[in-house]
Amino acid sequence: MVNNTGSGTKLIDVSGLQAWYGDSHVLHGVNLNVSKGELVTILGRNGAGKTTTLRSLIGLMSKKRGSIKIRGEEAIGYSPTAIARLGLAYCPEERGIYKSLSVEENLYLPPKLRDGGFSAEEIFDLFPNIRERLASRGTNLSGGEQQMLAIARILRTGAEVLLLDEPTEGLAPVIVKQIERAIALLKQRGFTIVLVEQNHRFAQRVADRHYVMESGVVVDEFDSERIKRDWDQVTRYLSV
Ligand SMILES: Nc1ncnc2c1ncn2[C@@H]1O[C@H](COP(=O)(O)OP(=O)(O)OP(=O)(O)O)[C@@H](O)[C@H]1O
Repeated sequence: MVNNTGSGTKLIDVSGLQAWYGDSHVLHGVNLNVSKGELVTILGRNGAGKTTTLRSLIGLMSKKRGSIKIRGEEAIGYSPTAIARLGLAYCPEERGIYKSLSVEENLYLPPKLRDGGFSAEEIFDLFPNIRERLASRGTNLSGGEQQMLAIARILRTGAEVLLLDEPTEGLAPVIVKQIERAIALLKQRGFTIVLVEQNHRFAQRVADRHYVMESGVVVDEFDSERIKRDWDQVTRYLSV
């Protein structure tokens, strides 16, 4: 099991996090931390607890224990709204695009919670496809367009910390490249990003650090040098 290392106040500092769905105990003491401006991935096989960790961070798991500090402030008991006001936003694996609404309506649906959110122009610079598709219904979007819209939508709210759950899932390589470019630009702009990924090649290309989860705990941590050296170990962790 990995313990928190490093010094100073982390933007996110999770220790001993446990979580349950009803009576089902799925997180058994997760330890991880993320510094401001870092891009960290959480890797692991299906069912390891990656999504549940993101859901806990954003206040969506009602039954949990342990500590989730955000900029040093204990937030384990905070509501999703209180967490959003601290600048965290979650982009779920299923993307959550309303199919009966237009792209424009989807984009402007979430309220702005903090200053500094992206303007429409900044969003269109990042994802030019969205400008072209503003009047289209959610039903008419490709998977890649839905993913771009899902990320764009949270950028408007003023979030500084993006929790992205499998943004490349089911997308063609050319679209994965577009998502990769957008994520790299967001990192350059100073966003802090926590990325859950099954596509570990993609994760390796974009991230500063990687946590590996198994059975509800973090079992290993790789920096960008170690992941290149120890690729066989990563593959062993993730192979079924
Ligand atoms: N709504 C739910 N109710 C009950 N159990 C759940 C629920 N969602 C997930 N689980 C269980 O919790 C455990 C962790 O699931 P989680 O979705 O966090 O894993 P994951 O690592 O994100 O995997 P995946 O890539 O499959 O989403 C799994 O055993 C899963 O079956």
